[in-house]
Amino acid sequence: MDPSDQKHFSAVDYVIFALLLVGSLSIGLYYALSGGRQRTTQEFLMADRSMRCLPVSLSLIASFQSAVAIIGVPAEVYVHGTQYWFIGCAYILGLLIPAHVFIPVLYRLKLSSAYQYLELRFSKSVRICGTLTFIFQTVVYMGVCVYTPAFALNAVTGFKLWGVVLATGLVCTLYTTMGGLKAVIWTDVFQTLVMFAGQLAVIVVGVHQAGGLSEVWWKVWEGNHISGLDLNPDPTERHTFWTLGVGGVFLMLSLYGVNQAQVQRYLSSRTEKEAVRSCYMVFPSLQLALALSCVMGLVMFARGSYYNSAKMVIYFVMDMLQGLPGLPGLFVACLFSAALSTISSAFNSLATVTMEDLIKPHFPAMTERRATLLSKALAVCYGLLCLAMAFLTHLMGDSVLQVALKIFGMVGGPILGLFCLGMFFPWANSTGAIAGLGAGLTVSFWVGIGSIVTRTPGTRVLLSDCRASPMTNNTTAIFTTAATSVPLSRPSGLRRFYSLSYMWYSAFTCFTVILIGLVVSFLTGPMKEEDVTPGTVYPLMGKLLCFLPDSVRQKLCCVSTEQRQRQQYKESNGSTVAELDQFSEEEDDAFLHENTTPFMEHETAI
Ligand SMILES: CC(C)(CO)[C@@H](O)C(=O)NCCC(=O)O
Ligand code: NA
Repeated sequence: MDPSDQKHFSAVDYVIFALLLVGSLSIGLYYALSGGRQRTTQEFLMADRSMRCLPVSLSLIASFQSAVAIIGVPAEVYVHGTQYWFIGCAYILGLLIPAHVFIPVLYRLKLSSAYQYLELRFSKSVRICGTLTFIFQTVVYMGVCVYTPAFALNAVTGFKLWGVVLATGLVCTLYTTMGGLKAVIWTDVFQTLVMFAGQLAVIVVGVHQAGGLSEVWWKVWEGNHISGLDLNPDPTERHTFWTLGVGGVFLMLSLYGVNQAQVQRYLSSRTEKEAVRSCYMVFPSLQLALALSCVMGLVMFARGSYYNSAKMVIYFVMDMLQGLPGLPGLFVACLFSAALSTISSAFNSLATVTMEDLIKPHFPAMTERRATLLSKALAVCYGLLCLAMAFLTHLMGDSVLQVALKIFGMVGGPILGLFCLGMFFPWANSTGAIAGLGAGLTVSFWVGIGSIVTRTPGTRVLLSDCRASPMTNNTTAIFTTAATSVPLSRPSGLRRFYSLSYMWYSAFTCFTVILIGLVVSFLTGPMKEEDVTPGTVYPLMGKLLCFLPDSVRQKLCCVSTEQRQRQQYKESNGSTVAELDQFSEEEDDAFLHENTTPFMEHETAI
């Protein structure tokens, strides 16, 4: 065993870490042996559509809160101050819009995959393009998620890097394959609680060692680490209120509105109301997660201002927790909880879309038994693929938080654009959708790759500087590149385009898809209202322009879909059409009035 292992890890620590793995595996085993024993895809991929809002909401947070956030956000705050915290403002609209726009449309269509929507609204080929884009996004993101905790631990404790990567991948594949979505959701609950506990423990010990809360506050204030509201409108400024608070809304929409991992959880809820409620419940917990990560960065700054920025989060934590048996183990468990919960969501959602979108349509006669077996095999294959992706991440040298958020923006943004095009613009046709998606992906890779290629020389200086010091070389590269990518002089032309803040990627690519999608649709003959599948369009314009008189709205071609659906509902008493009457104002109002429990009133107030 590596001597540095022993320095940081006592027997208690190993026990705590083992408990996390055993706990997760037991939950997987429990759902493999109880209920329907995972013999149908309905159970394996959709949790029998029987989930309640509390586990779903904790699982929703876990999906995109990985070790990247646990390590990357404190590192960001330690280096740059609290500006990143303003992303919390984006959570308001970033969760209200999914709850009241995306969930109603997607839930009522009784989908099993989010991308099935694209076929209902456009065509089979749009669905396949959407699915492939999602698979690409998730596989790349998964690599970062597996790699980050393994890398960080290896840098400080001497845990073997590839051993950790393998262990994470194996445990995760095992419980995901055994227990299906139910196991994924309930392990998420358990792991989210461990994650909060670990972060809280580090903060409490850190504050204590730094000499108390007032001391921490004083040091942080003196060190100029509390950032004010930065209202600089420059879109190339990395983090400002606009990039985080407005650009962040689009990032949140791409994650909480249309990402399969989340949509699958909404769809697994027993009722639509439970799904909406779980989305509301994400708000306080996500704020808590953000606050814990930011405060941890501040505590690091207050307690360890003698650290240079290279000896980052893990080193700080391990150093601080030395001599407190159990706590290093709890923190490592916290890191792995964050990672496992994200990777398991990725496995399960990947298995779902591959099955539902790519395989099932071609083999309609496949038996349920076969399909479930195949879904499990898919989960295993993606597990192996994720190990390969971890190796790719190993070759990239960027701040992990930045890498993750860039992937969300570059690939998630165009997918968001595709759904918005379909939901809000009844004229958009299938050709427009494909052209729009292509254009969106093109500009996103153009700006994304451009930003890497034209990185300012300052970055390289720092990287080569730290290579000189053996202890810190890679750690600096991976956690603090962001610090130096601020150019010395204002770039011009294409360079200025390349330096667009990555927080704008989602919004920028989403609007590109919509714009090109609409232009191409009008050129190739816009979709006729009566050809659009009922229930796939949300009358956004009609609702936004509700202050205008009805006649004007009708002229602007905004309310006709809504009215037609209402009319259809009145003409027919059949339940299928009743389900499609999802846009009537009366029902929305009824929905609000029905929820008069104290809890919902409180939640609605946010
Ligand atoms: C997705 C957000 C922005 C939501 O707050 C946050 O969880 C985050 O910064 N995540 C980073 C990516 C990750 O943790 O894998
Ligand atoms: Na997670």
